[in-house]
Amino acid sequence: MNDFFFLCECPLFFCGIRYSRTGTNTWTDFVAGVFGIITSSLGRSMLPNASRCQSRFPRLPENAPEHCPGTESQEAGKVSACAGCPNQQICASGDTKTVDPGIQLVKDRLQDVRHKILILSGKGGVGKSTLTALLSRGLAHNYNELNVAVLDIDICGPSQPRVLGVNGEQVHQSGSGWSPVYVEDNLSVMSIGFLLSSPDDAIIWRGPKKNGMIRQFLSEVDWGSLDYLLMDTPPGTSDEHLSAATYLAKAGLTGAIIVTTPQEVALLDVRKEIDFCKKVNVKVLGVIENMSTFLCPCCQKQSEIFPVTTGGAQRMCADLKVPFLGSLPLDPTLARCCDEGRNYLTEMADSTVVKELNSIIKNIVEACSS
Ligand SMILES: Nc1ncnc2c1ncn2[C@@H]1O[C@H](COP(=O)(O)OP(=O)(O)OP(=O)(O)O)[C@@H](O)[C@H]1O
Repeated sequence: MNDFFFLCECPLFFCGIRYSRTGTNTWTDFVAGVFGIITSSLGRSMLPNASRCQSRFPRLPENAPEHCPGTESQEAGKVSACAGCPNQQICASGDTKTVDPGIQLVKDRLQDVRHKILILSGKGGVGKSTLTALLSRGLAHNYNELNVAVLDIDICGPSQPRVLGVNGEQVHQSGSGWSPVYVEDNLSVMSIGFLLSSPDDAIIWRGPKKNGMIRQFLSEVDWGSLDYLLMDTPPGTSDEHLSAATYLAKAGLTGAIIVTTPQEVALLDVRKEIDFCKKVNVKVLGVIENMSTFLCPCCQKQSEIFPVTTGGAQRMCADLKVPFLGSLPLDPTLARCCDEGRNYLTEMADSTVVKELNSIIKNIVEACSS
């Protein structure tokens, strides 16, 4: 019965399309078109299991990249949309029944990590690395019973070793994996920056190699037991994000924090970032607006630098129904501290930036436990 409807619905449905697309229609085209559309809907509605029809078309994995040809397609793993997808090699080999063993390795390795958080931004240079470092230092300082770590998966532009003041340190490998570098007793960091012979070395890698590195970072670093793992990512939604979201899906990704400036040009890309999170099932813990105002180091007066033409991040969060975590001013002393790897939180403990930062940290802790 179902096969009967499937066989008759296809040609008739296409007759209908032909009728609606051509300008020179005859009455037979019209009748065939109407009949085709009715039969098509009737056939589908009478199927006891509508998903049977679906199974005739290529199936898409849950975290499929845009334009994924589907795991059962002849093109699987071979088209440009597959570049950088963690499943590319498996799809190209034709063995789509095998799940990437890295997913289980990541799950096992991170089972003692309570909260795994991606730090994202639509645009580059909005302060994502600065905030990753500040938040990790703040969490480790304000809650000194907690263990905090930073994983720098901004593979082509790793900046955590410098910002956290551990540039030039070496990572060591032991039987239980790579040991991260310790910034404080309860704050550690791992970055590809530690593996480069010179900080000026350029990393020019295609998607699959970046994917391999992220898999190694997620499955081979011996973090011990952690309360918070903050992952600094490159800007946008590229290979690194897709790999991280795929590998962390089974390990239990807590969510993502998105960093932006108040400018509409940055907010536009944040909307795309939020859409990316929805598509790959990553919870948005909230948005932080950085460089909201300029904090004069002489008189401490705050003034607006970036034009807030559309109401800034707070308004965007209300529109998109995502939490707004808070905002930080632009402070030249903060930029200097980050460049020199100094701890701004202890050096400027009474500053407006630290007060605002502490409120953001409180909101993040609440968002993670809700
Ligand atoms: N609130 C702030 N006050 C002063 N300077 C800041 C602030 N936030 C970030 N900066 C400075 O802005 C520059 C860019 O910041 P950062 O490297 O953190 O951006 P990013 O979004 O991680 O960039 P990329 O996308 O290239 O990785 C750095 O020099 C940093 O010190």
